[in-house]
Amino acid sequence: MSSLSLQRHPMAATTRAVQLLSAHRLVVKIGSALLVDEETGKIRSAWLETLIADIVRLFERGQQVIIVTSGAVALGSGQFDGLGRPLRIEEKQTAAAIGQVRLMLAYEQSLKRHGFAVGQMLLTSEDLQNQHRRLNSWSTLQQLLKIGAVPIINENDTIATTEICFGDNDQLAARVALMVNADVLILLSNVDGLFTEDPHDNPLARLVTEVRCITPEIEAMAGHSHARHSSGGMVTKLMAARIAMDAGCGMLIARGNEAYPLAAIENGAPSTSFVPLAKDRATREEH
Ligand SMILES: Nc1ncnc2c1ncn2[C@@H]1O[C@H](COP(=O)(O)OP(=O)(O)O)[C@@H](O)[C@H]1O
Ligand SMILES: N[C@@H](CCC(=O)OP(=O)(O)O)C(=O)O
Repeated sequence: MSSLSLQRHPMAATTRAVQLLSAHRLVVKIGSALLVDEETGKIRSAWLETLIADIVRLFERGQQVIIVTSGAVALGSGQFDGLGRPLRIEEKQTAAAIGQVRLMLAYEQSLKRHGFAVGQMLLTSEDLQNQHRRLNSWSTLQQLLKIGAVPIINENDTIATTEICFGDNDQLAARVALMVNADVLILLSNVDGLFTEDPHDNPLARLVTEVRCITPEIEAMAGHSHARHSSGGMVTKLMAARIAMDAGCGMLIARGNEAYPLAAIENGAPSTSFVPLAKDRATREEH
């Protein structure tokens, strides 16, 4: 059987809808480009309201959603306007320190309107690879879910460095999905999914609807990001997919720009599905 599928057929969309509807625990990662208007550097609050409405709907039907969000650097980088060059790492970290406050305020205000509290967790990939720190994080996260608060995770940008993958919330989200034993990881981005080439470079590129194995052919499709404040492009999304698939967790990449992005998936919007290696959930790491 081929490791990838390029055809679009109604069954694929139905399978994704079922995957989302039947998941008990979901990790949803939101990229900077969705949250922050590149022109103004401000939160896209009208869009955020629709995402939160989607998430609240999932909680109300008994599902658990853990949010992994980017956007801190984009929201804080206005402090460095006028430099005329890309920000250095310590400037990005400073921007993140300022932007993280704005980011959480926006989530808090929106979720509060629906009666939900928010719990902020700032983590690094390194934290999640260390058993002791991972167990502490998992314990906090479980408590948040238990009391009905929505866990919102971002990378701890002010302490992360290039060596520990500064600016890679895709892989962080995959490690969070493992930690919480998620049924599905959804990466909401500004494209429908993985294309045969970057669709911004080649409008004729075709959407890959399903990936069963990350082969060199698949890896060769993935390019970097063009967006000002996004970081990894498809390269880090494939790294995340590898982590998730190996652990038996399904992953979707879908477009999130439009209103109600999770409802769109349920209604059959296009996406790329990364099929996990068949693994009994019981064999996945239990905490
Ligand atoms: N093969 C590909 N298929 C789809 N997008 C690609 C591909 N290669 C590179 N990209 C780029 O990856 C971008 C999405 O990644 P990124 O900008 O990091 O978003 P996010 O902020 O959601 O993490 C797309 O906008 C696109 O320009
Ligand atoms: N932690 C950073 C985001 C890094 C990142 O992975 O960005 P993105 O490629 O937009 O998901 C921030 O909050 O700005």
